[in-house]
Amino acid sequence: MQIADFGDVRLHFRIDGDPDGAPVVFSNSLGTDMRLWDPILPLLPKGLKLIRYDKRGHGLSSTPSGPYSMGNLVRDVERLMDMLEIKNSLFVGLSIGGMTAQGLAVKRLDLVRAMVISNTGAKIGTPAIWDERIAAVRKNGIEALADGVMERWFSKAFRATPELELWRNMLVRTPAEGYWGCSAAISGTDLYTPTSGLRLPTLGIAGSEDGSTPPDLMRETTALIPGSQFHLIRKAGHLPCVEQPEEYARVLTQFIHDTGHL
Ligand SMILES: O=C(O)CC1=CCC(=O)O1
Repeated sequence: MQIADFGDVRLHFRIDGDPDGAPVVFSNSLGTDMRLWDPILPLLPKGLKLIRYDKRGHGLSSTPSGPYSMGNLVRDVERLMDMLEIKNSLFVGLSIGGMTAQGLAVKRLDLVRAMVISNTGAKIGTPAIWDERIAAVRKNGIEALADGVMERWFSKAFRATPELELWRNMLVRTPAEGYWGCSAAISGTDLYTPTSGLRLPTLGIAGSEDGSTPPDLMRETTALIPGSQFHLIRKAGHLPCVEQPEEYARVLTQFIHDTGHL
């Protein structure tokens, strides 16, 4: 457990694996913390330096006053990577983390040599949808929308398992201001033009039952980057690294090898 103090925000981060290994940075989704990656980390090959962090307003990081912008989220991980002297990473971002990946690659290609954009989009939803969600969370808290979120995060089969409660707990224990602050960042983000200009090895991953960022959005976003690969994980919703960790880790491992990262 480590903390990086950048003045306006303190980020909780953690490094696993080989301290001298090839860096892989993970950025998680709205309403989750770095434990999102727990199911896949033990399945990845040795020789990787695995860097995780809780974005602002999530997990054990601090919660600055909202709203936040995508610029804030990109700047946070940029500062973390500069502090840790990590360059040429393979950056894995899921949902808002996938937007952060795109934004970071646009701004600092020296930090990202290849990226996995998972269950995300160049643009997610519409400002009207996000404004409604922000207002609802500010008025009633996260609990009031948690069941709806679970339906988008997970397939019906997974929702019938006892593990659902753990992920629901993670969501509802997210600070409300962190949640709506990051929702505002998503609302204000449209990366279609900047992402179209990116030229780096990219893998897009979608979940067949993703109710937040459906496969077609993922296909469209991945196709913005020439030469990119796309993989659809079946029997999974918005968090396929949780529902289908073996397949997620296998596809990620293949990409790590394909890109010569290991
Ligand atoms: O809550 C959702 O709908 C899922 C989600 C959208 C953006 C993100 O990071 O998570």
